[in-house]
Amino acid sequence: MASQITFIGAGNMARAIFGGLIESGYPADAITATARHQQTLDTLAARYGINVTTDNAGAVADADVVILAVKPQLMRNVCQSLGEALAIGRPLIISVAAGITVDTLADWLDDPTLPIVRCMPNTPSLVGTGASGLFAGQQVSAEQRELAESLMRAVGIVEWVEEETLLSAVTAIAGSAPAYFFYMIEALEKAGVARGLSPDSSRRLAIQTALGAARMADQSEYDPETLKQQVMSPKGTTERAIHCFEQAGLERIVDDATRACFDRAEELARELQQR
Ligand SMILES: NC(=O)C1=CN([C@@H]2O[C@H](COP(=O)(O)OP(=O)(O)OC[C@H]3O[C@@H](n4cnc5c(N)ncnc54)[C@H](O)[C@@H]3O)[C@@H](O)[C@H]2O)C=CC1
Ligand SMILES: O=C(O)[C@@H]1CCC=N1
Repeated sequence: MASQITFIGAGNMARAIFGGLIESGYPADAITATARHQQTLDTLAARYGINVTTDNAGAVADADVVILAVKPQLMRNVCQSLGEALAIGRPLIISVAAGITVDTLADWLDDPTLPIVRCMPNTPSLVGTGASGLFAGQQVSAEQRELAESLMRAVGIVEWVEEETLLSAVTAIAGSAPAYFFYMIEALEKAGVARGLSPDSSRRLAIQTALGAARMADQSEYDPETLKQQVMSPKGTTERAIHCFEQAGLERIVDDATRACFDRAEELARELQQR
């Protein structure tokens, strides 16, 4: 029988995970989601066929897995209101919040013995191509590790990290990174329009090219650098474009942006712990 999963918070990330799970064949009636507003929940129940409630404590009572998916700034209050209910069923707790450490979560839940996995997922989980980092707290059993992994593997690839701070690195190159690629698609679309294409046509070409490049990088026997070289004819058009990116310092920009993302994840942890 499928594990009963409760999502506390039914926003962008929770929807991407339960939407992806349902798409992969996970039974919708084994999934419960909570939110503050009944109207949001009614829409989700109609669309996905999941169970919904505004009662967080009630929703975790019979759960095998509880996925904490509220904003980091709201997590302390949510944890403090769930502590007692979690102590009864002792489900596996998976937090997807950026930054907040296992120790901080255990502190807020007021129980150092609860099994907590931290997960840094990303929104392409919705279409089965997510990329998640997982870190297991000390109370997590081997079966619970497998359970967390199998849930996230149903919506994409999974990488375990053995040092918790590496989840901030996962945030920088996967959790936040779909936005970087959307940004690139946005920029390509605008550039296509500037070169005379219609907005629709430019968007279709940019999206399909991103999809094609990602699929090739995934499936090809060659590494990304070789695939790049295969597009770059000597003295041809691509060489000029890549030269332009290099002159503008694209690699340094990517390094700076991912460092800023990493630092923010670490900063969030400190900020929220101190409050
Ligand atoms: N959006 C993303 O791409 C990613 C988000 N995350 C993490 O996921 C978490 C959620 O982020 P998003 O889904 O983007 O935010 P969101 O704002 O879209 O969703 C949060 C949901 O929590 C609900 N909520 C707030 N207080 C609540 C309460 N007391 N009880 C029940 N529900 C409550 C809100 O109504 C909202 O629907 C964050 O901690 C974030 O760090 C992690 C990886 C990627
Ligand atoms: O921007 C954020 O804080 C969240 C965490 C990773 C992606 N979105």
